[in-house]
Amino acid sequence: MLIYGAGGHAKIIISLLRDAGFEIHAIFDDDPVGKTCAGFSVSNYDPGLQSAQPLILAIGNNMIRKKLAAEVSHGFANAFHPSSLIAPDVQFGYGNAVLHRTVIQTDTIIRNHCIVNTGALIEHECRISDFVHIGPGAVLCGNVTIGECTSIGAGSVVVPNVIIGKNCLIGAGSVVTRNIPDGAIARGNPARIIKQTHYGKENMAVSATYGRDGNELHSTGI
Ligand SMILES: CC(=O)SCCNC(=O)CCNC(=O)[C@H](O)C(C)(C)COP(=O)(O)OP(=O)(O)OC[C@H]1O[C@@H](n2cnc3c(N)ncnc32)[C@H](O)[C@@H]1OP(=O)(O)O
Repeated sequence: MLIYGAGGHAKIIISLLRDAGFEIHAIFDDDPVGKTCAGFSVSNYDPGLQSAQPLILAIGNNMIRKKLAAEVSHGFANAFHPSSLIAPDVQFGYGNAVLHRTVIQTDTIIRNHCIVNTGALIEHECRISDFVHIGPGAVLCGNVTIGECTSIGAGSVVVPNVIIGKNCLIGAGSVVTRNIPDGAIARGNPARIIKQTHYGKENMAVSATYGRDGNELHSTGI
């Protein structure tokens, strides 16, 4: 298995892969000089290196995962921690990381390059689009839909049947009781929209803010 990213989230992915019995062949980063990650040396991405090995984007920032997914030529793998409990009919795309002690219930669909972070609970019939991050300990109740590149903050609860749009950021500890439109930043109990963003540059800034406040999970220099 190959890893792209050498920050805090990459350390968690390495722990997951070791627990799941995978061998780690290389760790890539856009700024590798002098870096090590969990005891491994870090190098620039090399499309020709171990080209048959699958790669996982170990970067917490959704926008950066999306950008890199379009650039990387290796195939992508899903990574599941052995302690995760996943109903047999849950459908996954590729490039997803399902971390320690997560629960994903029946008839849920998780598309590509999502992170289901430590201890998150995704209930029945949820629909999770590409590049989503479900934060540590977050709870999605039944039949919740999450749009592309949205982040659900740590410990948040989304009540049943709610639809959260694309490129949204839900603050840590929020309770989302109503649908949230694309590009909104919402927080609190009940969650209220505190900022409505547009796509593009502004949303990249929001994404960077999220990284700063939550956890600096990437180190790709963007
Ligand atoms: C492994 C991992 O760590 S994964 C990382 C997961 N990351 C997260 O869950 C973090 C999600 N991000 C947040 O919750 C952020 O705090 C945000 C996006 C909601 C707000 O960010 P900012 O706009 O930068 O807020 P800022 O820090 O300037 O605080 C502004 C005010 O909002 C309050 N506030 C910030 N976050 C929250 C929150 N989640 N819920 C309620 N109030 C909040 C602050 O206390 C502050 O209040 P004050 O003006 O009365 O002092």
